[in-house]
Amino acid sequence: MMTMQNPMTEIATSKKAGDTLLSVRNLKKHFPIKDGVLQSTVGHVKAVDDVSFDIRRGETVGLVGESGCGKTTLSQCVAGLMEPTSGEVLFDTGRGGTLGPEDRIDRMSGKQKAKYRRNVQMVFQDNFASLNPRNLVVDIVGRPLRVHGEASGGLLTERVVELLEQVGLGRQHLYRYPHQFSGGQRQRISIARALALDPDLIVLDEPTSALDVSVQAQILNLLGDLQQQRHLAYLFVTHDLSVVRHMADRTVTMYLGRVVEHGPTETIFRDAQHPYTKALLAAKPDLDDDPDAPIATLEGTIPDPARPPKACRFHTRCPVATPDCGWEVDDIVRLLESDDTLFERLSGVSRKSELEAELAFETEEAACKLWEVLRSDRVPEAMREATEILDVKGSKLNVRFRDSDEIGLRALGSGHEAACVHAGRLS
Ligand SMILES: Nc1ncnc2c1ncn2[C@@H]1O[C@H](COP(=O)(O)OP(=O)(O)OP(=O)(O)O)[C@@H](O)[C@H]1O
Repeated sequence: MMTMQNPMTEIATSKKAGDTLLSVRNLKKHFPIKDGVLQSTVGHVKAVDDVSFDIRRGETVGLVGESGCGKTTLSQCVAGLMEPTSGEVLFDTGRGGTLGPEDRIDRMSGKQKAKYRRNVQMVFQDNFASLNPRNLVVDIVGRPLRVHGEASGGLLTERVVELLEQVGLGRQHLYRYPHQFSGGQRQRISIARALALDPDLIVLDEPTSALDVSVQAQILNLLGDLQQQRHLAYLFVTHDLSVVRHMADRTVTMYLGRVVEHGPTETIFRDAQHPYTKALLAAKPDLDDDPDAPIATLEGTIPDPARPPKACRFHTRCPVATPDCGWEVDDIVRLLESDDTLFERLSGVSRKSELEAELAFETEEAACKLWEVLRSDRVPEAMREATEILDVKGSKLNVRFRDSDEIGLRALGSGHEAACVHAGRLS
């Protein structure tokens, strides 16, 4: 006998807490670099480069990393504000079942796409830029309701009042302009607008970074309360680890366009396995469980995302790098770029591959000088060990590095993964 399923039960069962709401798979966003009169493409900034992670219903995922690591680009791709270069963003619009190709946001039917747009909202750090200064609060918060034909006239005003009350504001604020509010109040207005269509996911891009500490705490508490009441999921983008620890169920660490570690927030804070995550935590020693833990220092600046380092992208700054972490010709070029005298005398680099090259200098002396530098403690020991052949012929120096494999995320149990040769061995 055929059993009929109640469509409401079907929707309810397709929206269980903990179910995957959004899935990012192998996402890349590369921005072309244009040059010359003809503005031809001379390279690409690899802002997001093969990133995968999930967000479950009702949970907060914290996305952390230094400025420029790709957090904003990734969150804009998730929110549908930017087209990825490749890869997939899947979103559960209540179709039922596990996420599949039909749930790709770039392949959704018109109706499904409209549901996705309603269900994913964004709150930005700069609320001055995101709130139209010429609009009254009633228009700003009511706009999504009007655009989606949800309410008009007196009903719309009452819905806006309800939303304002949910974020700690009220009817008295309806007919004021954004500049008449403090930064914290403006963020409450942005949150009320994001709530208007009753979304499942809000992408919060540094929502408290511009606020005073006491106001930050109020906004974080508000976001926590709203999450409980409405069963919201958050993608919380921030460079502030104390915020992540307070808010996130799971934490994703990004470095130069890649995820280097992710896992339950408590595990990440207690037992980070990637040296980059450890360095970020050490930069905030007050957050570390063990106040006596050594503070890792990071050398150098973030490399150019247009030519990220090979294998582990962090190897050029890593305090525990090994010869197998991806040393290559570009590491010598970076070294030369940081030494004016040597760099001035470099006349050319002919590469046989990313691992082998001949460096030509103007003088034999300059070639010998580089040879000495490469043998000295001015380069990391791991890089010295990774150099297989090194000879000087006149003003030319030949180098070759040992090859190393791509270092992907390694499973460490209980949803914890880290992309490091030491993962599972670092304490
Ligand atoms: N439209 C664009 N065109 C070219 N490059 C871009 C563009 N947007 C971002 N980038 C570059 O992509 C990289 C990642 O930028 P993104 O803003 O995503 O990083 P972020 O981690 O959010 O940093 P921040 O916290 O400073 O915003 C940076 O090198 C940035 O310069």
